[in-house]
Amino acid sequence: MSASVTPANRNPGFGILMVDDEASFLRSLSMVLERRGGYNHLYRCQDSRDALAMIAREPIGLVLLDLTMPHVPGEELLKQITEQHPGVGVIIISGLNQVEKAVHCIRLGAFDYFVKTTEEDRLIEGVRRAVEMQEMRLENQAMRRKFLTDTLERPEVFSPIITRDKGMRSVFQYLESVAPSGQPVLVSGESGVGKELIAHAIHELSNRPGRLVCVNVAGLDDNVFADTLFGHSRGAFTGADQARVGMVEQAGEGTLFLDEIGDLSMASQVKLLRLLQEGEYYPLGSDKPKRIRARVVVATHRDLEQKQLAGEFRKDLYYRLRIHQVEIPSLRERKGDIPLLLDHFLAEAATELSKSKPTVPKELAVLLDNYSFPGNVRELRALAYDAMSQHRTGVLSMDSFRRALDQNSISRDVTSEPSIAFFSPDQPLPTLQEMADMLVDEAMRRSQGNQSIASSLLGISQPALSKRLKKKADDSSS
Ligand SMILES: Nc1ncnc2c1ncn2[C@@H]1O[C@H](COP(=O)(O)OP(=O)(O)OP(=O)(O)O)[C@@H](O)[C@H]1O
Repeated sequence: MSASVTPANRNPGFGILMVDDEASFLRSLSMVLERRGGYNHLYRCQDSRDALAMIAREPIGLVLLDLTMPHVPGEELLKQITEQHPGVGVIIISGLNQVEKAVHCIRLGAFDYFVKTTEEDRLIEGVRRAVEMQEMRLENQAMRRKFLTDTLERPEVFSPIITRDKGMRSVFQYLESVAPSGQPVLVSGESGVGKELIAHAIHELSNRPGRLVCVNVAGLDDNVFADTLFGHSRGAFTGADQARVGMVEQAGEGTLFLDEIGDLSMASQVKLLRLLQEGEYYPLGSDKPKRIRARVVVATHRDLEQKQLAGEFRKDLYYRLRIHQVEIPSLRERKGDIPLLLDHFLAEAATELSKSKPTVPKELAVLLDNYSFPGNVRELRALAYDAMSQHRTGVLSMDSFRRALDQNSISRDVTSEPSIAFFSPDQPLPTLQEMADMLVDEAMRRSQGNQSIASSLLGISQPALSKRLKKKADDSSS
């Protein structure tokens, strides 16, 4: 392995061992894997008797194995590898006249085979497939280990993400498992759930030497997309007085985070697919290809599967992106996080505004617990900052929360579809009075008996609610 390859920039995370008695073939195979595949975590073995010891010593995950070798022939070595190292994948590289034997090797457990004269494209595609399978297998193993022990190896990486939710913890465990892989990660979830924070965590976990470069691709037309990502050479178009490096190059060996990927135009989707598949791109106006060294992380609040089925998102790109996928739960699916986040944002806002942290009324937790937070954590953060900007001393006023939540409930009512089937067509309708009583009961239950909050939920004043409750109590006692 070359000295410039460090644990952080190894690609793939496990080693690829090439075993062949011909030094010249080992050299040319290494070159193809490096130049065409972008792989740098390579080991060569020219004496088949040393292969098993190398597999035991080095972190080998995939072996490219010649069939015809002195000492231990390839077929024999394959048997020993599958027996002693069942987790290591093997691809057979055979001569033209050995296809039958190569097929037999597949039955013995080899992943695939290629004849030595196979054109480079097919060979690289086969190795890529094997690498992806192997990465997924290793990640599954790591996931299983983590779930069984319920541990995080690097909890400090997640410290900016305030949560005590089990689902979020599983997301963190999953991210730790996929962090060493060079494959893309698709982060999905509603707007404001913290997808960008997750992208930062993925970058930190990966230990990659380069930067994290974030690009919001929503609304970029195809030319701007290509220019932003790939850069241009001087004179590439009118006004291009200077060459400019694109975001892909700025990310170096780090992470390129493409946000709002669900809004990418069809033309730009083709460019992104080519970048991920070939690992190569051309700056505008240049005919010299460059290689991407960064890992790609993408995020979207849209349902990509749905978009793909509707023909608005390329299927091949979708499959390429979702090799590793995490869904960040919405805030209403992890309501236990609301008090924690509120406390965090109030403290943050207090520091920023040079105020002392207020006492939070108990009713506020109940009020927020009953709200659906369409804007998720971003919305809660904005509410906390707004309340703090108006706060003077002592107990935090709930007014700004009430106002914002009422406002949101109204706009939600206006825009939402009146499609929910509340009533079964074969049942008699309840009377208005019965319905009103049911609503009042539900609001009182949700507000844990707090009339001020229940009245907000019902959209009536507190005295009006109080009057209704009194009447209800009188009716039932008479
Ligand atoms: N768990 C969390 N802990 C602390 N802050 C959070 C958390 N989740 C989100 N935030 C904060 O909420 C705001 C929105 O988060 P972020 O931009 O990561 O959301 P997003 O999912 O990427 O949104 P969009 O889809 O609109 O791009 C940011 O200020 C972020 O710091």
